[in-house]
Amino acid sequence: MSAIVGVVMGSDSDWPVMSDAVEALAEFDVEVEVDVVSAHRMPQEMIAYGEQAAGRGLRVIIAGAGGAAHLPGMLAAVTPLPVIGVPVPLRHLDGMDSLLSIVQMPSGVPVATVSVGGARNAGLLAARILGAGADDGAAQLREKMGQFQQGLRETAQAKGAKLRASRAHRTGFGS
Ligand SMILES: Nc1c(C(=O)O)ncn1[C@@H]1O[C@H](COP(=O)(O)O)[C@@H](O)[C@H]1O
Repeated sequence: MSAIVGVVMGSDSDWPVMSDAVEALAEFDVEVEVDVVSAHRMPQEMIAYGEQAAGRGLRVIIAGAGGAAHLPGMLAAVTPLPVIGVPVPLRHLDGMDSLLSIVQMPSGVPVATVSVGGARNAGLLAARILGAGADDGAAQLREKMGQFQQGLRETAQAKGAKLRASRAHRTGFGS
Protein backbone atom coordinates (compact mmCIF):
# COMPACT_ATOMS: atom_id res chain seq x y z
CA MET A 1 0.00 0.00 0.00
CA SER A 2 1.28 3.51 -0.71
CA ALA A 3 1.58 6.21 1.93
CA ILE A 4 -1.48 8.34 2.69
CA VAL A 5 0.16 10.58 5.31
CA GLY A 6 3.32 12.56 4.66
CA VAL A 7 5.36 13.30 7.78
CA VAL A 8 7.93 15.94 6.90
CA MET A 9 10.29 18.06 8.96
CA GLY A 10 12.72 20.90 8.43
CA SER A 11 15.73 18.85 9.51
CA ASP A 12 16.65 15.37 10.66
CA SER A 13 17.31 16.98 14.06
CA ASP A 14 13.48 17.17 14.40
CA TRP A 15 13.14 13.38 14.13
CA PRO A 16 13.27 12.60 17.89
CA VAL A 17 10.09 14.71 18.22
CA MET A 18 8.45 13.85 14.90
CA SER A 19 8.87 10.08 15.26
CA ASP A 20 5.99 10.19 17.77
CA ALA A 21 3.61 11.04 14.91
CA VAL A 22 4.83 8.05 12.92
CA GLU A 23 4.44 5.76 15.93
CA ALA A 24 0.89 6.97 16.58
CA LEU A 25 -0.10 6.34 12.96
CA ALA A 26 1.50 2.87 13.06
CA GLU A 27 -0.88 2.04 15.94
CA PHE A 28 -3.71 2.66 13.47
CA ASP A 29 -2.01 0.80 10.59
CA VAL A 30 -1.82 4.00 8.54
CA GLU A 31 0.90 4.02 5.87
CA VAL A 32 3.23 7.02 6.13
CA GLU A 33 6.19 8.44 4.30
CA VAL A 34 8.89 10.41 6.09
CA ASP A 35 11.25 13.04 4.69
CA VAL A 36 13.21 16.23 5.34
CA VAL A 37 11.67 19.15 3.46
CA SER A 38 12.77 22.68 4.32
CA ALA A 39 11.07 25.85 3.13
CA HIS A 40 14.16 27.87 3.95
CA ARG A 41 16.90 25.55 2.76
CA MET A 42 15.28 23.84 -0.24
CA PRO A 43 12.37 26.05 -1.29
CA GLN A 44 11.96 24.61 -4.80
CA GLU A 45 11.75 21.02 -3.50
CA MET A 46 9.38 22.13 -0.73
CA ILE A 47 7.00 23.70 -3.25
CA ALA A 48 7.18 20.60 -5.45
CA TYR A 49 6.47 18.34 -2.45
CA GLY A 50 3.38 20.35 -1.53
CA GLU A 51 2.12 20.68 -5.10
CA GLN A 52 2.52 16.96 -5.84
CA ALA A 53 1.37 15.55 -2.50
CA ALA A 54 -2.34 15.09 -3.32
CA GLY A 55 -1.61 13.69 -6.78
CA ARG A 56 0.75 11.12 -5.26
CA GLY A 57 -2.04 9.82 -3.04
CA LEU A 58 -1.29 11.60 0.23
CA ARG A 59 -4.40 12.72 2.13
CA VAL A 60 -2.89 14.51 5.13
CA ILE A 61 0.47 16.22 5.68
CA ILE A 62 2.10 16.52 9.10
CA ALA A 63 4.87 19.10 9.06
CA GLY A 64 7.20 19.79 11.96
CA ALA A 65 9.84 22.49 12.27
CA GLY A 66 11.70 24.46 14.91
CA GLY A 67 12.55 28.15 15.25
CA ALA A 68 11.26 30.27 12.37
CA ALA A 69 8.98 27.40 11.36
CA HIS A 70 7.60 28.40 7.98
CA LEU A 71 7.40 24.87 6.57
CA PRO A 72 3.83 23.94 7.65
CA GLY A 73 2.34 27.23 6.45
CA MET A 74 4.18 27.20 3.14
CA LEU A 75 3.05 23.63 2.47
CA ALA A 76 -0.53 24.63 3.31
CA ALA A 77 -0.19 27.45 0.77
CA VAL A 78 0.51 25.07 -2.11
CA THR A 79 -1.63 22.00 -1.29
CA PRO A 80 -5.38 21.51 -0.86
CA LEU A 81 -4.69 18.76 1.71
CA PRO A 82 -5.12 19.31 5.46
CA VAL A 83 -1.79 20.27 7.04
CA ILE A 84 -1.04 19.62 10.70
CA GLY A 85 1.83 21.68 12.11
CA VAL A 86 4.09 20.52 14.92
CA PRO A 87 6.17 23.18 16.71
CA VAL A 88 9.53 21.58 17.51
CA PRO A 89 11.28 23.01 20.60
CA LEU A 90 14.90 24.06 20.12
CA ARG A 91 17.56 25.02 22.67
CA HIS A 92 16.42 28.65 22.85
CA LEU A 93 12.90 30.03 23.44
CA ASP A 94 11.43 26.62 24.36
CA GLY A 95 9.45 26.22 21.14
CA MET A 96 7.40 29.39 21.64
CA ASP A 97 9.02 30.75 18.49
CA SER A 98 7.98 27.76 16.37
CA LEU A 99 4.52 27.63 17.99
CA LEU A 100 3.79 31.25 17.07
CA SER A 101 5.34 30.86 13.60
CA ILE A 102 3.05 27.91 12.87
CA VAL A 103 -0.19 28.92 14.57
CA GLN A 104 -0.47 32.56 13.47
CA MET A 105 -1.51 31.85 9.88
CA PRO A 106 -3.31 34.45 7.78
CA SER A 107 -6.98 33.85 7.01
CA GLY A 108 -7.48 31.48 4.10
CA VAL A 109 -4.46 29.26 4.75
CA PRO A 110 -5.24 27.00 7.71
CA VAL A 111 -2.70 24.91 9.58
CA ALA A 112 -4.03 22.72 12.40
CA THR A 113 -1.38 23.37 15.05
CA VAL A 114 -0.70 20.97 17.92
CA SER A 115 1.21 21.74 21.12
CA VAL A 116 4.97 22.27 21.29
CA GLY A 117 6.47 18.83 20.74
CA GLY A 118 2.96 17.39 20.30
CA ALA A 119 3.76 15.09 17.40
CA ARG A 120 1.80 12.20 18.90
CA ASN A 121 -1.36 14.28 18.85
CA ALA A 122 -0.55 15.26 15.26
CA GLY A 123 -0.54 11.58 14.32
CA LEU A 124 -3.78 10.96 16.20
CA LEU A 125 -5.41 13.99 14.55
CA ALA A 126 -4.36 12.71 11.13
CA ALA A 127 -5.98 9.35 11.97
CA ARG A 128 -9.18 11.18 12.94
CA ILE A 129 -9.18 13.19 9.71
CA LEU A 130 -8.78 9.98 7.70
CA GLY A 131 -11.48 8.37 9.85
CA ALA A 132 -13.98 11.10 8.99
CA GLY A 133 -14.39 9.76 5.44
CA ALA A 134 -17.42 7.86 4.16
CA ASP A 135 -15.63 4.70 2.93
CA ASP A 136 -15.05 1.37 4.72
CA GLY A 137 -11.44 2.23 5.56
CA ALA A 138 -12.62 5.36 7.35
CA ALA A 139 -15.22 3.37 9.29
CA GLN A 140 -12.50 0.93 10.41
CA LEU A 141 -10.32 3.82 11.56
CA ARG A 142 -13.22 5.28 13.55
CA GLU A 143 -13.76 1.89 15.17
CA LYS A 144 -10.07 1.71 16.14
CA MET A 145 -10.18 5.28 17.45
CA GLY A 146 -13.14 4.33 19.64
CA GLN A 147 -11.12 1.43 21.10
CA PHE A 148 -8.16 3.74 21.65
CA GLN A 149 -10.38 6.23 23.47
CA GLN A 150 -11.80 3.45 25.63
CA GLY A 151 -8.21 2.59 26.60
CA LEU A 152 -7.60 6.21 27.61
CA ARG A 153 -10.75 6.16 29.70
CA GLU A 154 -9.76 2.97 31.51
CA THR A 155 -6.25 4.32 32.19
CA ALA A 156 -7.71 7.53 33.67
CA GLN A 157 -10.18 5.53 35.78
CA ALA A 158 -7.33 3.37 37.11
CA LYS A 159 -5.40 6.51 38.05
CA GLY A 160 -8.39 7.80 39.99
CA ALA A 161 -8.84 4.45 41.76
CA LYS A 162 -5.14 4.42 42.72
CA LEU A 163 -5.31 7.98 44.07
CA ARG A 164 -8.49 7.25 46.06
CA ALA A 165 -6.93 4.10 47.49
CA SER A 166 -3.79 5.96 48.59
CA ARG A 167 -5.95 8.55 50.37
CA ALA A 168 -8.08 5.89 52.08
CA HIS A 169 -4.98 4.34 53.69
CA ARG A 170 -3.96 7.60 55.32
CA THR A 171 -4.75 7.89 59.02
CA GLY A 172 -4.10 10.40 61.74
CA PHE A 173 -3.51 14.13 61.66
CA GLY A 174 -3.73 15.65 58.19
CA SER A 175 -5.32 12.59 56.62
N1 LIG B 1 12.08 25.83 10.60
C1 LIG B 1 12.88 25.22 9.71
C2 LIG B 1 12.71 25.15 8.33
C3 LIG B 1 11.54 25.71 7.58
O1 LIG B 1 10.56 26.16 8.21
O2 LIG B 1 11.59 25.68 6.35
N2 LIG B 1 13.72 24.46 7.80
C4 LIG B 1 14.50 24.07 8.81
N3 LIG B 1 13.99 24.52 9.98
C5 LIG B 1 14.40 24.19 11.33
O3 LIG B 1 15.70 24.51 11.67
C6 LIG B 1 15.97 23.79 12.87
C7 LIG B 1 17.46 23.52 12.98
O4 LIG B 1 17.86 22.66 11.92
P1 LIG B 1 19.31 21.99 11.94
O5 LIG B 1 19.33 21.06 13.15
O6 LIG B 1 19.43 21.22 10.64
O7 LIG B 1 20.32 23.10 12.06
C8 LIG B 1 15.13 22.52 12.82
O8 LIG B 1 14.28 22.48 13.95
C9 LIG B 1 14.36 22.70 11.54
O9 LIG B 1 13.02 22.26 11.60
